[in-house]
Amino acid sequence: MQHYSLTAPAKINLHLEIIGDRADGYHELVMILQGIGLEDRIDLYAGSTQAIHLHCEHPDVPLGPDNIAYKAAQLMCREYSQAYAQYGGLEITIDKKIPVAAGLAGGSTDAAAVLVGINLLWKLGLTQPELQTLASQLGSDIPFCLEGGTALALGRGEELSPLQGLDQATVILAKHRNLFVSTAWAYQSYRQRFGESYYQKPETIEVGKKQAHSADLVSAISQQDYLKIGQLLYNDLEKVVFPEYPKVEALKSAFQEEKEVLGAMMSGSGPTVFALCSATAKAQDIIENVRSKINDSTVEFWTTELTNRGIQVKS
Ligand SMILES: C[C@](O)(CO)[C@H](O)COP(=O)(O)OP(=O)(O)OC[C@H]1O[C@@H](n2ccc(N)nc2=O)[C@H](O)[C@@H]1O
Ligand SMILES: Nc1ncnc2c1ncn2[C@@H]1O[C@H](COP(=O)(O)OP(=O)(O)OP(=O)(O)O)[C@@H](O)[C@H]1O
Repeated sequence: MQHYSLTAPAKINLHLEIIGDRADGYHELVMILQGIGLEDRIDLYAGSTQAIHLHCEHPDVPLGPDNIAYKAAQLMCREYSQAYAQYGGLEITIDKKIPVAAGLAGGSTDAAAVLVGINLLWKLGLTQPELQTLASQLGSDIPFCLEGGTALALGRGEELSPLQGLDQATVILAKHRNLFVSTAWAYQSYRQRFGESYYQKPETIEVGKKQAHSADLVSAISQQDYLKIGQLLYNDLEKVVFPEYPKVEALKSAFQEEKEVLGAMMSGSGPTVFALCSATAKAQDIIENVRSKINDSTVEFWTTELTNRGIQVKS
């Protein structure tokens, strides 16, 4: 049976700024997205039946059409129905290592890997821009997940400009085990509370075609100045998630007190908090200090690194 095995990295948001609402109900964003070393593994087989089957042992991951990776496979079957008929159905296995509903684009990166894998499995020869068009129909984070690395993302998050890659830093992730934040809720709450100030933000500097104050961070990235990058981390969604979930803010503060932490921030719509540290930092010591300060046994930690790797085909 034809088979491809791929790895799919998670992302963090070094910058997430909401600059307006859009006619399609989404929000106009200026983001800087960054791939990290924590990865899911996706196995894809051309099956013998005319159906899509998805397997995953993680209890919080849906196995049917609610799974975004399943939706990616459905889209490919619709768009390339001849190849689908020729190669038969699809067996998809997800080995889930990325925390679920955590603001780390876990589902989005699985979906990106499925697009890449089916392109190979069915020998479609789709180019990266063609895959990008499919990805942006499925979700706002999926185009970035297809590319990986470091990128400025505008529009809904799908208008990407690559930035100089960052791979010389350790990242510690921390998340309360039973805490999940809905992305739709976070954006909706932001609109209700801050919508009127969208176009009145101070310190605006031109970035590409849009106005935003991420320019200093873009320049720190081009200079590979990790100290400055740590100081310039920014996320508008903290303004709605922190008041609702104060323990997420407490986690961020605990990291910020650590001498070896360059900066700490909530990723995406949360609730994961990440701490950026130098590549030589003693991550385990930082984790132990934070663990004892917050004294909450439901907090889980992961240590990883910034990476330029996107979706990779392993076999
Ligand atoms: C929070 C982030 O992860 C940061 O990278 C993304 O902005 C969200 O990316 P995503 O989960 O791929 O988002 P989608 O699946 O496209 O949308 C989920 C929900 O988030 C809201 N949403 C998302 C992106 C955007 N630019 N504006 C929005 O308002 C919408 O309510 C949408 O219903
Ligand atoms: N392949 C998948 N992996 C994980 N969750 C999935 C997947 N497909 C669908 N889901 C569902 O989507 C919800 C969001 O999960 P996901 O891990 O993608 O969130 P996220 O990391 O916050 O996403 P983002 O950062 O893109 O907003 C979960 O509650 C889960 O039930």
